Amino acid sequence: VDLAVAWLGIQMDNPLINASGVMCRTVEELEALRHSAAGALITKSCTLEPRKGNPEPRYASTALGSINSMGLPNAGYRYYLDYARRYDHEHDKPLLMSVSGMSLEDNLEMMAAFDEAALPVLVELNLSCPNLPGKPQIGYDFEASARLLAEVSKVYRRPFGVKLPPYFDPVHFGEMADVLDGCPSIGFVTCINSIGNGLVIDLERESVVIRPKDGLGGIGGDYVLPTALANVREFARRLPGRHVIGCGGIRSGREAFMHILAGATVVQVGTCLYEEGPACLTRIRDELVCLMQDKGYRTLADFRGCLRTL
Ligand SMILES: O=C(O)c1[nH]c(=O)[nH]c(=O)c1I
Repeated sequence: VDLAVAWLGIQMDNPLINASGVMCRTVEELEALRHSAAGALITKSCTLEPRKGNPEPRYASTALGSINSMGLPNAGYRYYLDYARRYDHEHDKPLLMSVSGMSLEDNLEMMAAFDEAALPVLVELNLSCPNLPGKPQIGYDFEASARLLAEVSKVYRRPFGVKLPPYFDPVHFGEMADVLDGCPSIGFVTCINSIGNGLVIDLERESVVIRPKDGLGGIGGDYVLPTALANVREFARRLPGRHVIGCGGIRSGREAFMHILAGATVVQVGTCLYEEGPACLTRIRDELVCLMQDKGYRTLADFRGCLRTL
């Protein structure tokens, strides 16, 4: 079995990446990922200036996944750009960078800086942070998304990707696909970010489990797998020339296989990585190999996007 994937000019020896935000905020965390079984790594979404993020507790795990309202805590884009400048891109696994500016101007300033740096990284522009009090998710505003992508394409002259929120209506899949179709710079879309503004209740304490936003937070884990698979399949269908990165509900080789069957080129692991640590990437990779062997597939291309309908 061969797990190798080549896409948008990068080579990965397996299709597993951490989900942005998980185990990737500090150099120490990024180095642990670099030494893990991950086929590539992505940095925490960054803003123009460092941010402390929301008050704690701001993450909680549940039997079926997680809820988080981190509030974009990060060391500021210069920190991650510095890590990327020192990174051994030629010999090491690919590095992706997530950008999530607090305003159009901030996004343009950061993207111009990344363009200037001209590093062989892939940028994932986050259109879907659900946890900034008072700020809507750009990805749910189709005009604002189109404007942002048009402006970014002027200052960042290479292919980049976007991190999308989950959509729940075929009309919205179509509207966002039209926006992305109209932006030739988009080389990939990552589906999905957490399902925004869920509420987890602790029955014993009769209380919410995270402090920000009176307990509202992005939901990840088993809860989101069907929604993630639907978004992967619908955007892969609608954007044939672009790559889809599958994210949401992956905790074993089985869900990784499902995401690729639905059309994902590669996949990201979030909640499971947060809960289990980087060893889960070795486990998931090996489980995927076994599943492919059992099914008689040699490469990911043998089954990618081949989900049967009835
Ligand atoms: O609260 C966060 O930092 C956060 N949390 C998420 O679940 N998704 C995101 O894109 C972000 I930027």
